[in-house]
Amino acid sequence: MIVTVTPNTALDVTYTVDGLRPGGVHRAREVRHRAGGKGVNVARVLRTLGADVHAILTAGGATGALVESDLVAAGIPADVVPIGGETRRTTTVLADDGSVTLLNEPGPRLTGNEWQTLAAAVRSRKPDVLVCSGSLPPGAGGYAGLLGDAPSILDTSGEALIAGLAGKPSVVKPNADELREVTGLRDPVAAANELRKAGAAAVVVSLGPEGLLAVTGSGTWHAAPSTVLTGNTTGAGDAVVAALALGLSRAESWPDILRRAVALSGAAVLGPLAGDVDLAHYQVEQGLVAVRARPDQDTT
Ligand SMILES: O=P(O)(O)OC[C@@]1(O)O[C@H](CO)[C@@H](O)[C@@H]1O
Repeated sequence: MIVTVTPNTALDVTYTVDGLRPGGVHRAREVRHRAGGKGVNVARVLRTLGADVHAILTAGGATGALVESDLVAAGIPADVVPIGGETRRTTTVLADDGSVTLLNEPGPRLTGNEWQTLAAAVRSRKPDVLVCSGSLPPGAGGYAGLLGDAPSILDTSGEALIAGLAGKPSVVKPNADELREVTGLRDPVAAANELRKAGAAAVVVSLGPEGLLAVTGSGTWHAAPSTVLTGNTTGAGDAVVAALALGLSRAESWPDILRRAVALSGAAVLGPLAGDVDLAHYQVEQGLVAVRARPDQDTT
């Protein structure tokens, strides 16, 4: 079973507007609400693909109740850790010029007991692959304490990413900006190798429309999509993580994992909300993704 962990659950609120102007008044044409947070999105994608997945998340207050009922409606099996605080909301604004703007709340403070309950839930599920995703709310313990012996993927940023490397994740998946921020290095291969030296077995970097770069113990690859897509990019990284989790659970080769990941990422851009994937695109694109070994690999 693939288990996803979302310590900082969110109710994702997605607005569609004609245009976005700082300081302006905006009348939304459409507003949609959905259970979110990165691990929840990963679980939703895996569920759509028919994988054996279980989500573990926190939820509190009226917003937490909305998240829980949305998960039930979507048929996503979950352990929900009740918390005293109110689950956060994150806001995505889709504008007609194609821009995607996010406003993410920090999330409610977790108590020590709440964090321990979350950690106990992770242990008792005995995952075949563990996915730890998203920001940590105030008061949370580190991801390193959740990562065990099972293959694992860590998708977070900043301090949470650096501290999580102590748990020796199988894969970390920063985007290019997050990678530069934590290493101070502009070259993504050099930066990825820094994270490998600090504890990650492999690093998969999202390069946006340019695809994915994977720096692993068995080689370095670049995987490029066949075409650049426009749409809702929120959740595209979570679709990549879903593909990585599936690949690890099936012990697939890196080129196969990357083909699936790039195709699923594009399928997520075409989906209306984070966690949605366009399965028709996914199936066709898998055969079109170009995966090339990079000669400048450094597997030390
Ligand atoms: O604040 P975090 O935890 O980094 O990201 C949260 C978030 O923006 O990420 C998902 C998209 O990847 C959304 O569903 C969610 O609300």
